[in-house]
Amino acid sequence: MELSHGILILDYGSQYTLLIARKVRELGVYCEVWPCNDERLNQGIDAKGVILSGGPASVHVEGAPSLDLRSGILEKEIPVLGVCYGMQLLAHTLGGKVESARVREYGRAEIQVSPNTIFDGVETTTTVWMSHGDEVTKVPDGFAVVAQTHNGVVAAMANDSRRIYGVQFHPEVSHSVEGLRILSNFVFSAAECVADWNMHDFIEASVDTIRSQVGAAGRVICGLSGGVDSSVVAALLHRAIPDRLTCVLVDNGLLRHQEAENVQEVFEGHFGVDLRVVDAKRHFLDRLAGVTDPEKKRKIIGEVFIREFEKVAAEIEDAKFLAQGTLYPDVIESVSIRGPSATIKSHHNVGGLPEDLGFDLIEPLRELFKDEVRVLGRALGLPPHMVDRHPFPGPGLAVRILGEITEERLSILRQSDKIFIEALREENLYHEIWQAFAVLLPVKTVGVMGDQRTYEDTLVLRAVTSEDGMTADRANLSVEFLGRVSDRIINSVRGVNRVVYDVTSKPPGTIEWE
Ligand SMILES: Nc1ncnc2c1ncn2[C@@H]1O[C@H](COP(=O)(O)OP(=O)(O)OP(=O)(O)O)[C@@H](O)[C@H]1O
Ligand SMILES: O=c1[nH]c(=O)c2[nH+]cn([C@@H]3O[C@H](COP(=O)(O)O)[C@@H](O)[C@H]3O)c2[nH]1
Ligand SMILES: NC(=O)CC[C@H](N)C(=O)O
Ligand SMILES: [Mg+2]
Repeated sequence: MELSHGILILDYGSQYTLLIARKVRELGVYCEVWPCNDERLNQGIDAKGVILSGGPASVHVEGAPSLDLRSGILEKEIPVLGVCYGMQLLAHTLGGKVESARVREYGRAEIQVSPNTIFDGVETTTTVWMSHGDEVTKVPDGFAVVAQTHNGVVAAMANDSRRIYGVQFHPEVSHSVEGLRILSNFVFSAAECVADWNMHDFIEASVDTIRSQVGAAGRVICGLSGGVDSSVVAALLHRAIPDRLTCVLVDNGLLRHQEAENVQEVFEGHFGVDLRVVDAKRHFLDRLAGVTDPEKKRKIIGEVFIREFEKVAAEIEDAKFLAQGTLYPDVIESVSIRGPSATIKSHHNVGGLPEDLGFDLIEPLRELFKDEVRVLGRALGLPPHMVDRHPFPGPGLAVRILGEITEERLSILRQSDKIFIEALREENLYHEIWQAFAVLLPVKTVGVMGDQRTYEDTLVLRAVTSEDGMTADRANLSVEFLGRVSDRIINSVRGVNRVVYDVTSKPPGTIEWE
């Protein structure tokens, strides 16, 4: 599939840029994301439409990224949609005015829209998501204000004859109620794209990329956890280079009950992949002994994983590639990539990688979100039990035991987690929830059991709903259900005498506790 049939997204550093891409793909249209100053812009743009993303800068501050006019973007009459910073940039470049807003707007806002191509089918009043501190105070000549907030801020502008549009809000986030419709109007009505892209195209493109990256003789080590992402990566590699793939499951001692055994059985038994299971329990637990800081734990785990992969690679000629199931949320939370964004936590497979990484990385899912990976997994023919599993992080139980990690605490958490997940399955709740697990706190409380005083640890149950892990909400499990799980855990797991339920959403919390 080529860009000449699709949408080019220029990235000005927004947290949400890849969400725009994801929504365009959801509409069945091919798209690419380029940094806003990509050298390829020199050669002009060959796309059906261009979307300018948001970004943290202010257009009137010196050094703020500008609209790259070498691309001929404005002369070529390509339809353009500017989002937030993108709209401000269009206004600024075309002779309008952008100023610091009197009132900054973050989060939910109601806007009034006027009839226009991009608002086709949208109610006159609609809820959108805002995140800005500047505003367009004068739209350029030839433009009409086509949406406003109740205090008169320009929420959208349009020049229908040139097919140039700007929206101050973020249509790409799911909280903007008609966001997908607005993007769809731009993509199909303004840019005249055809919905002819699907995950099968993604599979073909990835297979080609993998083959050219690996070359004719290279061999690949694939970190396989049995989770959704690495299973999908393994399946893609299996298509691309079936005889030059070795999957490695590292038993880091931080896995759940019987996890390594189950993964081994599924992959060796049913898929016939070359799988090596490495017993690295001691290596991980020794390095983690006495460590309590979450970021330190994550960095240690990231490094030890790589050392284990290196040991396997040393036995295989030409194994200089490491494939991982890294997704976009792992990346955006760990490091600042295209634009300036904050480090929330170092995901072991991105921010936790050691500096002296002796591999070239193969990460075909790096720009995708979890639910897209599930669609991809189904397209690759992976069975539902694999594709619909809850995610389980690489650092495993280490980031769910707050404080020091010991064999004893691992055992307590493993037993408790097993009871919780089994109960969710028994009561048909597992698939209504995006991710569920238990967390062990280093907090002792007083209890009474069989007339005896107890003084033991607290266990947290966490269950969230989410679409892509970027935002999440507590799952509304009934108190009765939670009570049953609590009884079972306290009655059968030695060392826990109190169970609590975490009701924090993300943001402000994160899904994991560390
Ligand atoms: N125990 C492990 N052994 C080998 N590789 C691992 C292990 N745990 C994680 N990885 C690697 O790190 C990557 C990121 O882990 P992550 O948990 O995000 O993905 P996953 O386990 O494949 O899927 P899921 O999100 O469903 O758990 C994996 O895709 C895999 O390549
Ligand atoms: O492979 C991984 N390595 C990591 O270091 C890591 N940290 C968090 N997660 C998973 O990512 C999703 C979002 O988690 P947070 O809200 O806690 O950041 C949730 O699904 C988490 O389980 C990780 N996965
Ligand atoms: N989210 C954005 O794109 C913000 C744009 C600009 N920095 C503002 O605050 O208005
Ligand atoms: Mg995992």
